[in-house]
Amino acid sequence: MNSLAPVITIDGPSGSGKGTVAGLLARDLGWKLLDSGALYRLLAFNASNHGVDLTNEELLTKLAAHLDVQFIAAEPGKLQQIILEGEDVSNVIRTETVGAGASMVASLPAVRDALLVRQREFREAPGLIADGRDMGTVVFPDAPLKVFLTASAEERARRRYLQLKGKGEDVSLSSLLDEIRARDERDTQRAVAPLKPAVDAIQLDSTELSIEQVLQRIRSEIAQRDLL
Ligand SMILES: Nc1ncnc2c1ncn2[C@@H]1O[C@H](COP(=O)(O)OP(=O)(O)O)[C@@H](O)[C@H]1O
Ligand SMILES: Nc1ccn([C@H]2C[C@H](O)[C@@H](COP(=O)(O)OP(=O)(O)O)O2)c(=O)n1
Repeated sequence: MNSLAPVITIDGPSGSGKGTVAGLLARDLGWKLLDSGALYRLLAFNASNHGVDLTNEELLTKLAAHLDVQFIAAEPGKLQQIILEGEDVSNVIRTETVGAGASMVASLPAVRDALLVRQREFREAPGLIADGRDMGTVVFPDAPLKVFLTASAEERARRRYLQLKGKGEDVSLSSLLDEIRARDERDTQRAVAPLKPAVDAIQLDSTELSIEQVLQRIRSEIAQRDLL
């Protein structure tokens, strides 16, 4: 780990565009990428496969400490690959069911502790783009640029609907909106590392912005700092 490598954090609720924007920025800058939500998704997915209840803090913490996972950097135009216990799970962990499970295990303090060091190990030269819920508040509080990306719940549900439909999944817009609201509630109300903007975060509402416009805003924030 290089503790001096700069970090750009992108936090925000489900469907605000964090993952997309983080992936594109990491590719453009040639920086490392931490999709922290994937770690919570992997844990929920792995626990379900091993028959571990998603409220069993002790067992989940052990699983979290021993997650056998590899992140393989994206080739141009592709998403990064996520390998769990030797199997490519990049797609299967993206369902709303796994997302809801991730949000449940993420509310357990010992689980978050077990994943903290692992997340900080992603910090490497020349820099890291980290997306999640507590990247700017807890994991990388010294990050020189913190973005809090939001959008209305309706717009986020619409985006998720189009995304999942595009993958051929049979989804309903109204249940996605319900699920997004339930996840927002759990993620913002939990006692440990709740979803909230860091005091020094730039807040960006992407409801009316295209992905390119969001990227432009972030690039201009990067240009105002001595990060590259
Ligand atoms: N500003 C935007 N305008 C329109 N669609 C967007 C925007 N940002 C992201 N999307 C789309 O919304 C979906 C969810 O984005 P994603 O990056 O997965 O969000 P998050 O990581 O915050 O959950 C993706 O299909 C993505 O292409
Ligand atoms: N840093 C993080 C990242 C995710 N989580 C939890 C809370 C989220 O609802 C789930 C899933 O996160 P993920 O970023 O993959 O989900 P979305 O793509 O935003 O729908 O994990 C967290 O508590 N802390």
